[in-house]
Parts: sequence; C-alpha cells; structure tokens
Amino acid sequence: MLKLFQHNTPKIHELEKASSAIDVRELNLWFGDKHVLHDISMRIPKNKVTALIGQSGCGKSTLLGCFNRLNDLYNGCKYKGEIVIGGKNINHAKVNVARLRTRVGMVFQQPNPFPMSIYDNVCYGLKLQGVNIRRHLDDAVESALKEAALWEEVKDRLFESAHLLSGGQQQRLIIARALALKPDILLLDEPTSALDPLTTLFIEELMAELKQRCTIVIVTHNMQQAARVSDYTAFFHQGRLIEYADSDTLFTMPEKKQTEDYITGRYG
Ligand SMILES: Nc1ncnc2c1ncn2[C@@H]1O[C@H](COP(=O)(O)OP(=O)(O)OP(=O)(O)O)[C@@H](O)[C@H]1O
Repeated sequence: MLKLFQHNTPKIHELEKASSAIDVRELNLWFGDKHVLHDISMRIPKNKVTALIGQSGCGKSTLLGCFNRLNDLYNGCKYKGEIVIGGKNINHAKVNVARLRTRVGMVFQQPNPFPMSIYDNVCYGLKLQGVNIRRHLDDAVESALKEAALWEEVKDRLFESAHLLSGGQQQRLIIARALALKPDILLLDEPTSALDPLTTLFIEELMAELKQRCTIVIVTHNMQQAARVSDYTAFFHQGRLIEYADSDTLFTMPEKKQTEDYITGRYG
C-alpha cells in the first residue's frame, strides 16, 4: 500500500468520546421518496483526516453535506437523527446555519473562486461577518494564504483576478478562503479530482499540515489517496455504512467482503 505519511493512528474503538469532532447518531436522509442515507452512526475524530469512500451514488457527498446543512438547499430533502458538533445537535431547527458554515468549511471538486481579486476572495467571508479594519483583513489574508501554502506564490499579486491562477493555485485559494474563517472542520469533496498528479500531491501534503489545526473529512474516489492521506476511512454502499476503521486496517485487513471487493477494484 502506498503511504506518504506516518499515521500512528489509534484503532477506532480506542478513541475517547471526547475526541470526536462530529458525532453522527442514527442519521437517515431522504430526497423526496428516495431514502439515500440509512441509519448512519459514526464518530469522526478531532484533528484527524477521515475519508469517505464507496461507489458513485452511495451517498458520500450527501453525508458530507449533512455536516454543514448543505442539503437544506434542496427542496424535498428531509432527515432524521442527530449530528453533534461542538456539543450541539446541528440538525436542530434553531441552529444558526450561517454560523455553522463558518465553523464547518467546505471545498468542492472544481475550484470556484469568485470573480474578484485573490485578496478579496480570501477575506470575502470575514467582510460578510463585518470585519472591515484593513490591518485585520491584511493579517487574516496573509495567515490564511500561508496556511494554504499559497502565500509565496501570490504575495506580489494579491490584487490580481483570482481567475488568473492555475487550477491547483485556485484550489489552494479556496482552501485559504475557508481557513480565513478559522473553521474547526474542513469538508473536502473530491478536492483533487480536477488537478494534475503533482498538484494533487501538494494538496495532500497540505492536508497533513492542516489537520494539526482542524478536523478534515474528505470524499475521494481515489483509493491510493484515501490510504495516503487519511487516518480513518469509512466505506459506504447504497447509503449504508459498511465498515469504518483506521485506514491501515481498512486497506490491509478489511473485515467485510464487500469492503475488500471495493478496495481491490472488484466492483465500483
Ligand atoms: N439534490 C438531490 N436531489 C435528489 N437526489 C439527489 C440529490 N443529491 C443526490 N441525490 C441522490 O442521492 C444519492 C447519493 O448521491 P451522492 O451525490 O451523495 O453520492 P456520492 O456517493 O457522493 O456519488 P459520487 O461519488 O458520484 O459523487 C444518489 O442516488 C443521487 O442521485
């Protein structure tokens, strides 16, 4: 198995409850009549990278979107069950969803910078929050771009359009935009599938750095990537959680035949 990073990861059952960043309890989700997620219960550990894997359509992105209530945007979506983040059930009707989304940032497959400068992209969320002191914005932009390993490449062109950056730079800019809000959790939905192999490695190394300061949940179709970057991996099939373990165990000694068939490419 290809490994970039040393994981040194405790087995899933050894994790203390206190170390969970996200605690999913009996989550079910429907789009209209279609039952998409079935009785999902799992604890996602703090300051680790957790990968969600499984065949196309098994519900990975939908589950990821549950962690910042993204599915609320779709008519006909309903869900039952709890998702506890920071001690609160985020599925509760009274949760402030805008605030939740600043604590739980999200990065999609296609980099989607706003049509504005690099600087304005990074501080967009902060300005929405009412931060308008120039020195504070400058500091936040510099620090987020440094965390996203982009500062050295853009420090002399902060006021150029973000659309002039390469695909890999744009994806790091989107990560910087999320980091500027100091999220506790970063959700990455196939963040490298539109990028070349070298840029992909660069972003993977960045994840290893970022988990020091926030919890990362990544959806990926790339088994090597999941094995390289994640501490824990959850395998889904048709909306059900089939197996969840530390990545070393899941990729070398899966318990379930279905998991083995998937990771060895026998289906999916
Ligand atoms: N907004 C929506 N409205 C209706 N059905 C949806 C919606 N979003 C997703 N679905 C359905 O829910 C199921 C799970 O989709 P989801 O995108 O979560 O799967 P996935 O595992 O992330 O797939 P992929 O790997 O192809 O991205 C699919 O059957 C999909 O068609």
